[in-house]
Amino acid sequence: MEQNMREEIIKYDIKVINAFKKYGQNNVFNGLNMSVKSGSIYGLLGPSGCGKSTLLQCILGVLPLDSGCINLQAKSVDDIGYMPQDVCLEFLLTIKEAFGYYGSLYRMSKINIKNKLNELNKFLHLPDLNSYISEISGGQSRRVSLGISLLHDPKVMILDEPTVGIDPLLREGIWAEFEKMVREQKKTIIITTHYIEEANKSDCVGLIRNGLIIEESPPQDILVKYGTDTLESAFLKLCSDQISIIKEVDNTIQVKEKSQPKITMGSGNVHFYRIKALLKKNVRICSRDYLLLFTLIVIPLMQTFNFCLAIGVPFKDMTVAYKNDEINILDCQYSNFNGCIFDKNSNQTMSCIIMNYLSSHNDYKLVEVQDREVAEASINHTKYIAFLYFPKNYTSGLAKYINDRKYFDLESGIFAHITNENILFRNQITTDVLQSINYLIMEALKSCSNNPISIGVPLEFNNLYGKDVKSIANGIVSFLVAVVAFYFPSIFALSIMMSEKFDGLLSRSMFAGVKILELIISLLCITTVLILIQTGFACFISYFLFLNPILITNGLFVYVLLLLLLGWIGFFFGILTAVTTTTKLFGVYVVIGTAMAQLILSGAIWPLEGQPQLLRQVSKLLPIRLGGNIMNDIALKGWTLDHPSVITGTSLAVLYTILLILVLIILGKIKKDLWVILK
Ligand SMILES: Nc1ncnc2c1ncn2[C@@H]1O[C@H](COP(=O)(O)OP(=O)(O)OP(=O)(O)O)[C@@H](O)[C@H]1O
Repeated sequence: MEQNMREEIIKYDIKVINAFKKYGQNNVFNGLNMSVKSGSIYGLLGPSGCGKSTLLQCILGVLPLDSGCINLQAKSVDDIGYMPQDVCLEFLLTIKEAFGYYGSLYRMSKINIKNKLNELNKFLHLPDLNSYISEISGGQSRRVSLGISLLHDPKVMILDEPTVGIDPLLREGIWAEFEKMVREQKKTIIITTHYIEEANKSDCVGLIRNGLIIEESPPQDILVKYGTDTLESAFLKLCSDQISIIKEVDNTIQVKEKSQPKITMGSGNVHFYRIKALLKKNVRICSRDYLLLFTLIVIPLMQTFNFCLAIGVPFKDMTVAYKNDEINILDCQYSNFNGCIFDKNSNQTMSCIIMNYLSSHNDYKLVEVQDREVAEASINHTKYIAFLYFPKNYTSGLAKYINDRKYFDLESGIFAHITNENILFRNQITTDVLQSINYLIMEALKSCSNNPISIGVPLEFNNLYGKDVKSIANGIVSFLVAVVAFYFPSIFALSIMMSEKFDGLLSRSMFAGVKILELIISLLCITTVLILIQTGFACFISYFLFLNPILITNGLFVYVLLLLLLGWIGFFFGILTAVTTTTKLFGVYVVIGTAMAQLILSGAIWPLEGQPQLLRQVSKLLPIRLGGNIMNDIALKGWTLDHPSVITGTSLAVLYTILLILVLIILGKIKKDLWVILK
């Protein structure tokens, strides 16, 4: 009765009742009870791994209990200041900027942040406020971390080992400040610590062992109760009574009832001021991460230049061996090409025309060889891409071929041995030799006043569309732009989200009220600007510097829309990869592998028409293929949004974006540790 009355008078800011929690088979709490009085310092002690951090996170509502109740007297995140065990701060911010960021999350004015920072600095002795967090020591970063937890003047402070790595003198000062806050401002503080002498200064000490708080009293009471001079010897005595404690544990009945605070990391409204703070922070971080900037800006630029300089450009300096028994090539310049080759007295050497054609049109390096067999054999050693042999009677043979084919002897024609190592080399030399012969026959017929058309094929080729397409590159450059649009945003999202998750940045921001959606919106804004910059450069280089053909129609609006959609698909894919993979490296492998597979299957390297039916159907639906193909049609065929294929493709791209968002939402509901590491 008396006990109950006392309970009613004393106010508790935190009460944990019959808490059970396990990780797999590892029981961390076995019916743990804990009471933290308002306006007091509670020192939570216990051996490493006994569950101190787990308890704090259960109190904050981050980790779910298996059963039990936790009551935390706080109306909003503003009432709580949490300092995690790890530093969890953005290394690329200065101390001042980090305080500014968290201050703006708590809606503090600039002047308020400045004043509070000065106040905290007096007892935390922070280093130069303009130093980057990456440049300060471990102990200094912990003091910054502590300062950030106290910045918004919270009512309840939950501090996980705030004084680790801090020198004894500073520790004294920090504890004095804690005591002052409790006495003068009626704050409530829970501190976990390994330093038992520190716990002496608490109003109440709780000792965790075997999943229970085995002692919870003011330090003086503990000393009296166990008849010792120090807390350390009291605890040693307590621990020697472990067997009875374990018996107690075994007898504890687990109640299935469960209730926990929901104010931190919970759902809530999206606020613009937090998006603005996140935007400012992330822009700062990105602009200082030179490696990321290099990857996001310079690499796409370089790759576009590389593509334009290296793909689809006619081959140069290919070495072609020849043996000309008709004429010494040096004498070609003195050759007479006047008159008709059908004249019996004609002394023309038409092989010169082919040789001149090849050397002048395509930068072939013509190398004369003395021995036909040696030249033919050397093709196998990739020394020459082709060997051309002109027999002694080439011109007279040609005259017979044109005039009366039944007298033509195959032995008097050109012998061409062409490498098969690269089909493109083979096609180019074959086309060039055929064109040179065609040219030669036309010239020969003209010189004999015959109608050149008489020997031509009755066929006329015309362009259906894309009359400006002159090379392979012209027809696939949109795929390159599509790759840039998809790949780099996914790398960006992956790298930022991985840091947010694995470095504990997001969870720390969430303790200050940030919602996942707010972070995603802020990152999406930065990504959109990045997509426009990256693809803007890629388009400028491809279409304006290297003059790949593009039709100026109102379809270009859809082209830009598709670039944005591809970038957003890449962005959400990067986010999904970041939250579902366990290491940055693995995430990078997934993103690179996916982009590479899409590029291979996109039809840019080899048309989809060559793929097996089933694979082709899959390839058609891959984002890079889908976007790149429509962008190609817009650029070369002038298609606009009223074309059914453009409507279907664009709708599919919108659908992919929505699908990825849905997958993230569903996964977030199923997997509790999708966005933050729960530990
Ligand atoms: N995410 C997790 N998955 C599985 N086991 C975990 C996880 N996090 C913690 N544990 C285990 O739970 C127990 C309690 O861990 P916790 O970090 O709460 O201990 P602690 O008392 O804070 O330790 P320390 O003083 O060393 O920080 C440990 O045995 C730990 O191995």
